[in-house]
Amino acid sequence: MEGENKEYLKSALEQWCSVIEQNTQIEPGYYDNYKVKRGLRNSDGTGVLAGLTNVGQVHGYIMYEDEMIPDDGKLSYRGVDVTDIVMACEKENRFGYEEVCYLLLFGKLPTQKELDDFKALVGAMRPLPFGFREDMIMKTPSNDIMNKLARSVLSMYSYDNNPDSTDLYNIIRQSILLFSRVPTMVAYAYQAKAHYFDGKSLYIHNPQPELSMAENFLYMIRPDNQYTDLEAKVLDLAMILHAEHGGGNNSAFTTRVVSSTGSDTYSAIAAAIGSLKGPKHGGANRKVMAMIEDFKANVDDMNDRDAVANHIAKLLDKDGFDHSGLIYGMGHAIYTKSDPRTVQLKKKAEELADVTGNMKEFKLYSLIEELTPEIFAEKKGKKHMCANVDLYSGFVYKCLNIPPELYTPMFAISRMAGWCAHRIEEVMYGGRIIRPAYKSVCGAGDYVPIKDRA
Ligand SMILES: CC(=O)SCCNC(=O)CCNC(=O)[C@H](O)C(C)(C)COP(=O)(O)OP(=O)(O)OC[C@H]1O[C@@H](n2cnc3c(N)ncnc32)[C@H](O)[C@@H]1OP(=O)(O)O
Ligand SMILES: O=C([O-])CC(=O)C(=O)O
Repeated sequence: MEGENKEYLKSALEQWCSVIEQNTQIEPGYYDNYKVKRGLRNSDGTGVLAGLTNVGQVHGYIMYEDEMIPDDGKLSYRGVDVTDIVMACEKENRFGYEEVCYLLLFGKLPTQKELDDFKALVGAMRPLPFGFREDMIMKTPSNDIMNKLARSVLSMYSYDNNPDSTDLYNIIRQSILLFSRVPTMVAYAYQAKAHYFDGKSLYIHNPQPELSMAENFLYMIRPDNQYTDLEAKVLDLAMILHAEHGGGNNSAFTTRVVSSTGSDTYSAIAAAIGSLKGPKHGGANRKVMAMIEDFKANVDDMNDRDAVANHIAKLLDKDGFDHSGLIYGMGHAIYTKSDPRTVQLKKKAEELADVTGNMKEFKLYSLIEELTPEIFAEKKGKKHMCANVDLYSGFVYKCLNIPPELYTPMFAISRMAGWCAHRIEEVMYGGRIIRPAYKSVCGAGDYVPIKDRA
């Protein structure tokens, strides 16, 4: 902001902070008194039932006689277990993300012909409309690619001849445009950031229609367009695993909240991108990497159990790193014993660590995964806590030489499929504007004439 370092502005802001703190408090005890379901969570930690979905299923526990029994995590897309999809792609040595997009969007697995036609269509639509790259990305670059992506998605509205219609035909058309063009936008936003903020040379590569999503993305972000088949297959695996996570995760729910008002596709998806950016959601993958650097800087031997345990304890006490008290990459709203995506990514992370000489760092991640639940239980009481998808994803990207500023955007590219499927479902079957209640605790106040105010 112009003049934001001026002393008078700083002191006004500090004063306004204390005015807010004095005048807007909510008594913490009220939450219990009024039985508020904070974070839309029931008292046992399960989520408040807010809707029905056919898109994805996330399983982390069994309810038995009103008790939550921890269970191994399972994730399915339209009823198909994601682990089966991953294993099939691995066995047949092929890419799977486009197949997953088709499954999520249309509700069925494609035949070979349907898949080939879908891939050809998505590939052909990758280039951005004339002038979009220059006007919407290069002229207004951002140091944060999620921010640039949200703005780019909103800008798609101005390039659309029929942006507001919520009929199925129109939303599918817009969804396909998003699948095709969001990776292109992210690649250009990254190149603009690298050039304008980091002083690197500017590389603008045209998207390649015949490549898979994963290959095309690596092609577009690398100066020399080069990538190995292993790199592209690992990226494809990560994209499959990040494609969808039920209706209640914060970004899918955000998509549904905005969609329930009758608003347009670009508004709903830009809002979801803003949600995913947060460090308690998709932004955790980048935070994990920063947290790992903090471990390396403060722990003499990163594979020494006691030293790592001490540092975890310090971070849980809000003593160090970002003082949030969180161990990023750990904990989940549904999973208790395991996150099935982490199981897959961890296997890949170990393989990559071996070939890239990063085994010592991989062991640090494993120690954090193993020790955090015990230390958390000692400090705060027993809680089922496992590593979530964000613990190993950044490490996998690091081994693929993908820079940290692209970790959360990679998540957004992958999750586009889930968000679009949830938007379609909300518009077709949701039926009502999403509008929960807030109990007002502000009490009554008199309007005091300005001359009589203290
Ligand atoms: C793709 C994804 O979004 S996966 C999640 C990525 N996010 C992270 O990795 C950030 C770290 N993890 C977390 O913040 C949480 O575990 C979440 C947001 C993922 C789930 O949150 P919730 O469901 O609210 O947590 P839950 O109810 O299980 O936790 C209750 C308590 O445990 C604490 N807790 C949960 N996870 C952690 C953690 N990783 N580190 C420290 N404390 C934690 C909560 O802060 C809360 O404490 P409080 O009662 O003192 O306020
Ligand atoms: O389900 C959640 O709350 C968060 C999550 O793991 C995801 O969206 O992938």
